[in-house]
Amino acid sequence: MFKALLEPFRHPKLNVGLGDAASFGSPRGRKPKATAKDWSATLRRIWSYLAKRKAKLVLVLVMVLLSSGLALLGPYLISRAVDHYLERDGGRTWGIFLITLAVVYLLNSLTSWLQNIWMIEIAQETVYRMRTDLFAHLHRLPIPFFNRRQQGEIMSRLTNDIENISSTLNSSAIQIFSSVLTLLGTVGVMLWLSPLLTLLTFIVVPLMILGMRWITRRTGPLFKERQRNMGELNGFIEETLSGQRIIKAFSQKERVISGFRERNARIMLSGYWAQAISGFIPKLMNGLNNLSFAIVAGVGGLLAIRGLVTVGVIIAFVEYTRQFTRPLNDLANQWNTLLSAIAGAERVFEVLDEGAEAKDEGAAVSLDHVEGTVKFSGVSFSYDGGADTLQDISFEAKPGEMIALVGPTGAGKTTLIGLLSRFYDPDKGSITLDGRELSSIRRESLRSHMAFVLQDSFLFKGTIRDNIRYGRLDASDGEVEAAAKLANAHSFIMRMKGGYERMLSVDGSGISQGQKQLLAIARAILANPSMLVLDEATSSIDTVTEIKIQEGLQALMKGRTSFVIAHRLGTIRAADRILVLQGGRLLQQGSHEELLQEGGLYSELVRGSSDSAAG
Ligand SMILES: Nc1ncnc2c1ncn2[C@@H]1O[C@H](COP(=O)(O)OP(=O)(O)OP(=O)(O)O)[C@@H](O)[C@H]1O
Repeated sequence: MFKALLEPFRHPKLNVGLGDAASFGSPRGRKPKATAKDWSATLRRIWSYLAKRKAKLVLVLVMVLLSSGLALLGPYLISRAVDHYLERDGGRTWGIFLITLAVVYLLNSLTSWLQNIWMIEIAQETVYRMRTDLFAHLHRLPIPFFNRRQQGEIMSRLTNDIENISSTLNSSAIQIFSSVLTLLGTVGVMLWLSPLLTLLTFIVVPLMILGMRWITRRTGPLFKERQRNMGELNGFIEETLSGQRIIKAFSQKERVISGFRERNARIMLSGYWAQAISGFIPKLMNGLNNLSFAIVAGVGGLLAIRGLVTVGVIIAFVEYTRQFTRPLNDLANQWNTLLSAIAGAERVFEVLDEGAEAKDEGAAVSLDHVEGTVKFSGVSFSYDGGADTLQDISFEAKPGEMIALVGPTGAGKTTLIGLLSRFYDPDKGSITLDGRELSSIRRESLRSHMAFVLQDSFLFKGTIRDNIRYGRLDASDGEVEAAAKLANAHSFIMRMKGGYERMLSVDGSGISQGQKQLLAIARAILANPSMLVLDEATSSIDTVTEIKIQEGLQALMKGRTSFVIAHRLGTIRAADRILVLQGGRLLQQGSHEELLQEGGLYSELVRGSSDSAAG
């Protein structure tokens, strides 16, 4: 029936175990493999986090030892009571026995409780450190990493995967350890009491081990795949939520929902198979447990009749047989959680292993002051080592100059800015700032002297004041307002309910595109950088706002070396130099008049834009 239920979602590639999901390290569709080597490496890394709380861990271990020991003592005491107190001493010391047994079980509960809360403390701290490391590392990763991945997929590692590790460390890890201990202890006591009965109990062990192995070999990759599917689904959700407007505008709702259904079905299938197969473990254990129970009871009874074992030993054995299979059962139950935690940890470590943005050179310096002379000499760059995206680019920008970048779409304007900001490094040639190679300047220092006003200026959830202050966190309220006035943003802010204290929702929805730009300009003015990058807005903004933005930009650019990615040629006539790019090559450079006289692509673009304006 379940199969029938899934049928509508089945995709030709949708065979469980043959993941079609996008993955980090592996190409789409590669079968996930979990080898013992991967696992031990992952466990070692988890251990490196746990080891930071060694002292507490030792305490936990002591508690585990005590509680396991006490758990073993119970049946032994009962056996002694049956054989000794009841048979030989006629029950006179029955009261003492009862009190001893009560103390043993009470202590057992106390030590279990202590081990539990201390382990939770260690687990929460460990997960806190992992999450912080992951987040901090994400912020050190180079831009190409983010170019290749969906945000939601990355988010999933910070949330789902870490959560899986957390729940395992909270309870399963210690339970597994305690189960192993109880198991070994039980076997030891059983051997001591009666090697023959122990051997009989063990008849089922090879079957248990074989069964467990068979099952976990199948479930390991499935759990890994489920985590990956979950990550993919999160990526899809994030993408479709942020692209809501486009989805609605192009009436793609049905397609998106069916895309979601397909991914969701993949999670359902991998989750179903992982749980269904691993859910068989406890059943198998139970069945085999009952079998060994029957063997011990039957054969033990025969042995007792012949006087080879006492009744007390048989009672203890029946209890130990249960105690022996209980940790095995627990192990089997915890196995699922452990498997999904290992799968989660692997995905967390995968990101942690991603190379961070190349470290600054050892001798790299921080700059206190920047004049703003930027020089590109014979710069070439390609994104993937293939054809050059930028080819042999040379130009110079003097302090305070406005440099406009023009050219058809895909010409390489954004890439050039990416090199200037050191999101990428050139393959050939050199870029200098005030005569210093960019690579010899610390990235953070370089970027602290730059400000960006982009087409889609990002605003955070917070007040308007906080959003402007993002440019310089120690700016006073007066400085924030002065920057807003220079940017021409003050008057619209004051007209809004709440003024500077008005809360903006996520990404500034609730204010217009033009107003967003004015806030971004105010933010950049407050940052007071020596260099500016402006990506001129292409979206249609009303003329009044556009004039305001232009005035704000003029105020912002004054005295700063500015790079303007210009989409409307009318606004760059005032540029000191215009760089005309096409297909990654710098075709022309000069002032508006010089370029017009020269003819070529620039005059064609100007003619084209005035034609379209006329049209
Ligand atoms: N992350 C990337 N990985 C690979 N190729 C890229 C990447 N970003 C851009 N490109 C390619 O590099 C070329 C230049 O792109 P770039 O974004 O610099 O152009 P642009 O002039 O800014 O275009 P537009 O005016 O449309 O913004 C294009 O062919 C583009 O497809």
